[in-house]
Amino acid sequence: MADNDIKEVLASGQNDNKGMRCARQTFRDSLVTADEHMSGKSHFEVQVQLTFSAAHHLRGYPGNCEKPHGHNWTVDIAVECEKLNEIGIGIDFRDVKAAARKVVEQFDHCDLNTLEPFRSQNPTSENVAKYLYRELAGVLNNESVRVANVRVSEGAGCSVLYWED
Ligand SMILES: Nc1nc2c(c(=O)[nH]1)N=C([C@H](O)[C@H](O)COP(=O)(O)OP(=O)(O)OP(=O)(O)O)CN2
Repeated sequence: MADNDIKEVLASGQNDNKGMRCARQTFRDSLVTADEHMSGKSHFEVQVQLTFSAAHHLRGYPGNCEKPHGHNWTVDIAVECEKLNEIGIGIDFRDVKAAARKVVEQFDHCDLNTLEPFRSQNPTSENVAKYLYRELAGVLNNESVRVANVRVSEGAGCSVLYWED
C-alpha cells in the first residue's frame, strides 16, 4: 500500500479495523526499510593480540640496533567479517589465535635474523608485520573473512601497521 493509499484509507472513512491494521503495518514496513537504508552494510572487525619474545639485529642500522638485542614483541591482528554465523560469530577468536600462534611460534625465543624470512631482509617491525599479514591472509581469508591489518610492536610506544589494498 502506497503512502497516498494509506492517506485515502484514513480520509475516506474506511478506517475500519482491517484498513487501519493494513495502514499501520505498511507504515511499520516503511520504517524498517528506511532503517535498513540508513544503517548500510554490516562490517565487523575481530581483533586478537599475541606476544612473543625474540632477538634480532638490523643490518646496516646506524646505531645500536645493529647489535643483537631482544624484545617482547606484540602482534595485533584485525580480521574483517561481513557475515555472522548462526550463533553470531564472524570468525572465532580461537581460530585467529590458533592460526597466528602457528606462525608466531616459529619466532618465539629465536634470533629472527637466522630464520628463513629474514635472512635476506631485516627483521624490522615492518617486515615482520608484512610477513605475518601474508601468512595469516593465506590461511584465514575466504569469501566473507579477510585479514584487514597486522600491527607489530617491539615495545611500548612504537608500532607498525601493515595492510594490503
Ligand atoms: N620503523 C622502524 N624503526 C625502527 C625499528 C623498526 O623495526 N622499524 N627497529 C628499531 C630497533 O629494532 C630498536 O631496537 C627498536 O627501537 P625502539 O623501540 O626505539 O627500542 P629501544 O629499546 O631502543 O627504545 P628506547 O625507548 O629508545 O630505549 C629501531 N627503529
